[in-house]
Amino acid sequence: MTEPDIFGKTVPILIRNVTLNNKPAEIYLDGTGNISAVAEKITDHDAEFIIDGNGATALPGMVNMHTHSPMGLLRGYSDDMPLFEWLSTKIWPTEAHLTENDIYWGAKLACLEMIRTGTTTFNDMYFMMDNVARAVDEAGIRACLSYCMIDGGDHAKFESECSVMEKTVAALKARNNPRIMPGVSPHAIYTVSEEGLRWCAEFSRTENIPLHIHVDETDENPDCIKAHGMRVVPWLDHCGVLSERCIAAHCCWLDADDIALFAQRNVTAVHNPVSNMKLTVGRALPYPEMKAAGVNVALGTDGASSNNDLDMFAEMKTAAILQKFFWNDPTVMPADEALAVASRNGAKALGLNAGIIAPGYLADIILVGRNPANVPAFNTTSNAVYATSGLAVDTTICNGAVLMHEGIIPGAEEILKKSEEVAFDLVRRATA
Ligand SMILES: C[C@H]1O[C@@H](n2cnc3c(N)ncnc32)[C@H](O)[C@@H]1O
Ligand SMILES: [Zn+2]
Repeated sequence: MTEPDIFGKTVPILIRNVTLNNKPAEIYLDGTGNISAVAEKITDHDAEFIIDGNGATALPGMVNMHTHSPMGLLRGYSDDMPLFEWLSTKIWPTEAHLTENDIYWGAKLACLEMIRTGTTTFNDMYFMMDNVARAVDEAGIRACLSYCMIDGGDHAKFESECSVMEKTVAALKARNNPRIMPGVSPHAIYTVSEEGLRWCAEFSRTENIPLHIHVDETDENPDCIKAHGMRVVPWLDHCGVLSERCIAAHCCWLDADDIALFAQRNVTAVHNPVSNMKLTVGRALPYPEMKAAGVNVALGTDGASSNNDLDMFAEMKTAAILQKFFWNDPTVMPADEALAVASRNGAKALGLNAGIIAPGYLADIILVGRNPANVPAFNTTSNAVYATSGLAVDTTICNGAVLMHEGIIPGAEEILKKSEEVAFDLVRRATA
């Protein structure tokens, strides 16, 4: 039985009887939010709670590096369309009706789904982000939150967007919550002007915070060459966007020169295989070439209206099998790389000491209980990547606090009920 007091507190916790990297292990969290010991047996401890894994597999919490958390409200609202038609006829007209309350409940639903499926950190791009921050704060998860700038080449809009961006970053910083990091997000080159891109790049540099942008999801190069005389990646570089703070989602259409520039500037590329296949963007992120060039590649689900879930286990498996299939080579992205792409590579891009279960790392840990899809345990990483659904996660710990145990997340029912009501009401208003 779950002790009700176990939830939400960063206190000393001993995790017993788990398998870590195919070996029996115990893990001690000393109540600071960090992992303080990993050993076969830990006897010297002051644990307030002991979690018996009953043979569960311990994994680092998943790091979802590209999503739009409130978009869960539009899950299943509009499917089976091409990207631009989907955005311009269905998504953007509905988003025009979003209220702060909608954003809050949409983000609550996303946090619930992520905790349920083993994600402990997400990198989010959306609007009215202080409402997302409130949801993140309450849920106990970790996130980098960015306001999405869209100026459409209009100078007056550019100025008002900059002001919203500054206010958002200031509000997120004022929360003083170590789990909440601010970022900046120019949406994409086709929605943000040169002055917008330049301003975001400079703001990200002076604030020293991540810059999160959509890059080459569909082939943006022909239009970019027509408008600016160069491909998308050199254009972004020309605008000052490419740096070690840059987190570029999708990156399906990068060529060898683009990849070399990403490597030189230390940009992180985020693979979004499910969304890319569903929207049929035409090409898979060139992972083999990126790996050879030393580009940091992370993983994301994209929003739950193009995925349609936030399960990073499904995403890991899809990434690994899409990469093999698209590049016609079964040795591409083996299981241990898929797990790194889904956890520590994202953590690294956000400057977090996470994604690895070892002393000194953040206590962001998940447990996958024994279930029919992880027996036999010849290789727990293989089982995690190729056989496990996120719903098989039964314990999620973030910053040393238990957010889910034995599949239980306090308050889950209310979130399901409220977010369902809010979603139907949003669509009713938007289609009235
Ligand atoms: C943050 C902004 O990005 C939009 N958005 C959601 N999914 C995608 C996608 N696959 N490509 C581009 N933009 C997207 C959201 O609908 C919102 O307008
Ligand atoms: Zn996106």
